[in-house]
Amino acid sequence: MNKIIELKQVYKDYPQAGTLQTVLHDINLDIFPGDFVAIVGPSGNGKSTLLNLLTGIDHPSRGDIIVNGTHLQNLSNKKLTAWRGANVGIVFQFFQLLPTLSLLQNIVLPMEFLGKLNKSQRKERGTQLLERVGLADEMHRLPSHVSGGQQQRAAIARALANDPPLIVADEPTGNLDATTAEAVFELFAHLRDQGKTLVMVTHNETLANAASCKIEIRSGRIHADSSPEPYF
Ligand SMILES: Nc1ncnc2c1ncn2[C@@H]1O[C@H](COP(=O)(O)OP(=O)(O)OP(=O)(O)O)[C@@H](O)[C@H]1O
Repeated sequence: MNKIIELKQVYKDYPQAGTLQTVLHDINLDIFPGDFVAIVGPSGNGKSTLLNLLTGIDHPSRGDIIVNGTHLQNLSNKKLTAWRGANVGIVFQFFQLLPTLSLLQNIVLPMEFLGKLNKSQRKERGTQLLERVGLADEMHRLPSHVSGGQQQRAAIARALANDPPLIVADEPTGNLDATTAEAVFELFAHLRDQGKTLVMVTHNETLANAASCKIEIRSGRIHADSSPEPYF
């Protein structure tokens, strides 16, 4: 089966205190379409760095990263931004919705950047996505006027705006209480059932165990014997 994410001998160094610190060492990783991968491990061990590399937000110091058939190292920053908009939906711990825009306007924005739908199509799709995550009644509210769980559901709708095959989430339930976290996680599981590939950093052991595969990062290395298998 074709891989949706392939990392080959990936290293990441950061300058720290006048030297280069290697925070990811020789990462080799294959993720298949439909996988639901949880990335776990202690704080400061390289999980977010790994996510940032496979979304092209950051660049590896060495090694190859191929996502959905594209070698990310071949793209300029401008092309990477456009590529990301079409191929990856990103969900953050602190939601990162634009505070002056309504939930619906937040969801419509990535569609505007992609430029494939006209205004009424964007509005219709945004409305449908917000309905899908249970926010039909809140769509015209500002992020600050809804709860954290509702903001995160809106952020998931935003990640789906351009129908990307891959959803990447960095501790998406880290700022939510246990019940709300479970509801948000259910939403991710549902997306996996619809054929999306999900890669999620989480500190929540229960949620990680519910993913189809768990990868543990320790001291910048893949620790456990936990290579993802094709889901379907
Ligand atoms: N832009 C940067 N410049 C320098 N060092 C960085 C940078 N980003 C991350 N680091 C360092 O890289 C290491 C790994 O950080 P990373 O954020 O990937 O860890 P993490 O496992 O996601 O941690 P947490 O669970 O606390 O979010 C840390 O030592 C961190 O200080």
